[in-house]
Amino acid sequence: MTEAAIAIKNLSKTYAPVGTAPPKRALDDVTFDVPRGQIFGLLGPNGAGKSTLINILAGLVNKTDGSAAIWGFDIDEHPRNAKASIGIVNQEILFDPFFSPFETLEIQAGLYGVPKAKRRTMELLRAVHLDDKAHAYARTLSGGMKRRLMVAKAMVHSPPVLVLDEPTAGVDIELRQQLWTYVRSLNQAGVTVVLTTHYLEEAEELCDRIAIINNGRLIANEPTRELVGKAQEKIVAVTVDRDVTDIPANACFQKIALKGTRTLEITYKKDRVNAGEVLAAIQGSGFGIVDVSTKEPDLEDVFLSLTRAANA
Ligand SMILES: Nc1ncnc2c1ncn2[C@@H]1O[C@H](COP(=O)(O)OP(=O)(O)OP(=O)(O)O)[C@@H](O)[C@H]1O
Repeated sequence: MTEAAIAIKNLSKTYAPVGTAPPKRALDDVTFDVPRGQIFGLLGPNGAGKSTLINILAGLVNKTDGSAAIWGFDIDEHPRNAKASIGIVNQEILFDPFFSPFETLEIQAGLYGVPKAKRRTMELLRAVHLDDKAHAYARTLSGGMKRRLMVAKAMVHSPPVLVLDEPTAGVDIELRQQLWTYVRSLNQAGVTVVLTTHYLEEAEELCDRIAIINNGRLIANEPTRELVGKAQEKIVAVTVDRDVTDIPANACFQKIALKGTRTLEITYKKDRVNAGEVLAAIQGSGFGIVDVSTKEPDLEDVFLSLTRAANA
């Protein structure tokens, strides 16, 4: 079996009490693997523990319990090799505003001990569309440019694993697309990518596999398609041939709501009934059907139902 890109086992973190606040169990016995070669989504509501997990991998936060290995290197036993195997783009934008993007990458390469002959500074700047800004002060870059510079900075030592913590927060749609195109090309070139994002649509589109953390606990870890396939509720919107004064009821409807005067929005459980039965029930109530549209469940539906169930 190929070794995982990242192997996390029984990982826990309890933050010490701050002032009068009690200790915080930010990660609670989390175990999962990130397979090599994948784009892996680490999702969860605010405060779920994603950044804590990433910061443990980065060596910025000390775990309380459990173990983590990056590219086969345990972070305690082989911290240098583990660190050399991962590039991390944090939520905060961190670099010296007086250095140019070119200098920023050169300094970072120096920190990682990348010999001059092996540096890829201009290649990286071209990849993130910053080659024309190579010698401008970093402080003159726009927010989106700074974020792309952070990605290039994380890649100077050519790590096999790249972790992106909310890389597109506050980045406009076009730049987001450019960033994802670059991330995809890195992945195609063999880099394993782990990303956290609040844009579930992007996660659904990009990620091969998704893990969901809620309140420090792992509540899902599956291939994206299987996870989305778990959504049991479907919605069908039916426009009928006259104004609805009495909303029809039927055992096969999970929920029914009137939108406007003639459109009924029916939620049903796809494992119990099918759309044909729902439509027959509407016709059975004496309505003619003028138009029908259905909405496929997406990652957002699954995410909400899983996190709600975990919180219940
Ligand atoms: N240094 C710290 N001391 C005490 N508690 C902390 C510390 N850092 C984080 N926490 C708490 O640990 C929990 C997990 O935080 P974390 O930042 O890992 O969540 P997150 O999933 O990354 O959230 P977000 O999506 O908002 O970035 C939160 O309740 C947070 O308040």
